[in-house]
Amino acid sequence: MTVPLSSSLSNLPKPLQLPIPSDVLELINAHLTNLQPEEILKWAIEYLPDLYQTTAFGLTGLVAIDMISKITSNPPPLIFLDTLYHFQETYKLVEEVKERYGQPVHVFKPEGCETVKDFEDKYGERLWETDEASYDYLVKVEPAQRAYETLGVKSVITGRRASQGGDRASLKPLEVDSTGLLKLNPLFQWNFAMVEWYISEYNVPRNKLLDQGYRSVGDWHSTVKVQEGQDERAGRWAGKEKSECGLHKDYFAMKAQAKKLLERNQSSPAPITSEA
Ligand SMILES: Nc1ncnc2c1ncn2[C@@H]1O[C@H](COP(=O)(O)OS(=O)(=O)O)[C@@H](OP(=O)(O)O)[C@H]1O
Repeated sequence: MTVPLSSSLSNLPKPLQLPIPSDVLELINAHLTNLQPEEILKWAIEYLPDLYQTTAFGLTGLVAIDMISKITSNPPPLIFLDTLYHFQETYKLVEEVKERYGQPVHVFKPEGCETVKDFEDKYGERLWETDEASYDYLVKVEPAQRAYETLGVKSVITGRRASQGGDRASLKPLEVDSTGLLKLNPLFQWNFAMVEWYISEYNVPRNKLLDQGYRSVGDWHSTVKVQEGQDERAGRWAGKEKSECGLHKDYFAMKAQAKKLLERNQSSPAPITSEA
């Protein structure tokens, strides 16, 4: 792109051309930081090329879906990575959202697997315990990359917030990941209470598990309820160092980490039950 730093943002091409030079990205982020989420979303719909929303139908993503429905009648399609290990309540919520908002939901599962049995025949049972990094790669990282390549995605809206802490503490509104994908985080400045308020104020569909003490919901095997006063993400991988599923980490590093398992699996189709 040939836009010099001194140009006003209104001179940027629509859609933006990739790659975005780092000084222009900085300028965009300085601009977006002063906007409300609805305004960030409006800007994104105007400027971001081949825009989709990737969502696990967490509260933040649901807020974005609802806000977008009030901005445009042509919302970015949704991408849902079906790990095969979501709670039934999550699968029900996907159907509810489809019915209420109507945009297409592109579902991507682990490669070559339609069911848990398919996955466990290939990789063994409880892979998340025996080889966590490969599990993350197989159920989230690889399917996401496949989704982006298959659909021609260049930009995605995510439901991450800085108040979720960990790697997200210094989250910016717009990021470029290791593959060049643009990631927009429209609610990066909101906290859990604000998101909860929006969901109840506008009667947005939500995961029924939230009524049972869950706050952040991932796979059933790595999600537990949280106690009053505990951090919103305390129920994800409880008792472990881990705080991310790998989806927002460096794609190439995640792939390299999973390589050993993938190679071993290709040379021997027998189920893997423990990490050598
Ligand atoms: N399964 C799946 N499919 C599609 N997109 C997904 C998935 N898991 C995570 N995400 C994206 O990451 C956002 C944050 O999710 P989480 O806080 O649950 O954390 S984590 O990514 O699982 O570590 C999440 O925000 P929400 O839209 O609020 O769910 C999504 O943008």
